[in-house]
Amino acid sequence: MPRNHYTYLGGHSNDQSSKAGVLLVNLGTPEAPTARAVRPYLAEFLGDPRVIEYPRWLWWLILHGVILRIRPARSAHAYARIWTSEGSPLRVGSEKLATGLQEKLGQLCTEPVRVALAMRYGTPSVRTQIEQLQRQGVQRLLVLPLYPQYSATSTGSVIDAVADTLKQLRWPPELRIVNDYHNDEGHIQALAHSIERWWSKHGRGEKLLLSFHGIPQRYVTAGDPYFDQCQNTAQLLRTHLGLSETELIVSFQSRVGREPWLEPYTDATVQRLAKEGVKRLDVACPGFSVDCLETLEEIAMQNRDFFIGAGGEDLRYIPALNDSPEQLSSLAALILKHTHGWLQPASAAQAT
Ligand SMILES: C=CC1=C(C)c2cc3[nH]c(cc4nc(cc5[nH]c(cc1n2)c(C)c5CCC(=O)O)C(CCC(=O)O)=C4C)c(C)c3C=C
Ligand SMILES: [Fe+2]
Ligand SMILES: [Fe+2]
Repeated sequence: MPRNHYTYLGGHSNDQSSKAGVLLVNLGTPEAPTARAVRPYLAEFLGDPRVIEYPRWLWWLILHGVILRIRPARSAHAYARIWTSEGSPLRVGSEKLATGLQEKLGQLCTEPVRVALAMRYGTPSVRTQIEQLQRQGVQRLLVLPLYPQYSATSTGSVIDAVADTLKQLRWPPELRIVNDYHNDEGHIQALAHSIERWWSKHGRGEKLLLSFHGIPQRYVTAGDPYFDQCQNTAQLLRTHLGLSETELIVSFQSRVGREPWLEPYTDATVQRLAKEGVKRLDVACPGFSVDCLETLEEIAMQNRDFFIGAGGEDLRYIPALNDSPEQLSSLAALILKHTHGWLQPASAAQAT
């Protein structure tokens, strides 16, 4: 598109009652659990310079010459193990979360607020969804990446996609972005309550492992705050659940490639714990707002097998917050906090 050619989508009004919109953004997922559908998804994801910080031409050769020939079939096999009749758990869960939040905000606010869901990779894209919101009259936009901890590889990349979209618009909406909510009190309480609720149903294991998605150590050395934010979330959960550093342990999963990623690795940790005599291990993944391949397959299936193979009796995966009442309340509160001045809470409207 030529530099001086901007898109005008209309929908703006010049009165004071400009509409607010919330764009939830999750990672994205393939269209089907097949190598054919996984390949373009991986090509877009792993072609993102925020995700792989490597000399471009060298990475392009490795990605197209090696990785995209091997990994799609392997990933498709993993996706097939968790695929549901409704589709990919990440997509289904994220859509339910968006619907739930739309309803919840409708109860909490008098003015209409539109909630939309975009995927960073695949569809619906950040661009389509922002354009759609603008057509619906949204002049004030809150972007909420569904990643509690900030990483340049996840949240940073969402910010890129938002910026790329806005710079094409003739009249971009007023913009706010939630960078992270790793230490948000409501979010920590939601996590603590949901873990306690799960324990009251299933009993407690001997230890609680929090497994976060890993990133290369190199990125943290370069200034990515992700590691510290994961440790902060874990420490706040220790306080809320009354657990010590040996009772609540942190590890990092999903390593790709050969360079060192954040440690300790989840697979090595569950095996170590089993060898040390832990029989019942509980695992939660607070870095994932919605259950997906990385939790349902990698933790609840693969790492469960590793744990049992190393002498453990059972590894029990505690589900993500998904569209639980705890998640809906805490995210709605977070949205209200970040849209202050934009929305009028229902109670305040009644009072006037
Ligand atoms: C190779 C680099 C990767 C980095 C860096 C990375 C960071 C990162 N990822 C998430 C969240 C998710 N990742 C998911 C899948 C997934 N991640 C990578 C690679 C990196 N992630 C790959 C190749 C895949 C695809 C599956 C596979 O082939 O193994 C998912 C699940 C998607 C789904 O469809 O269910 C999520 C969610 C975060 C939060 C993060 C940085 C902190
Ligand atoms: Fe607290
Ligand atoms: Fe990932």
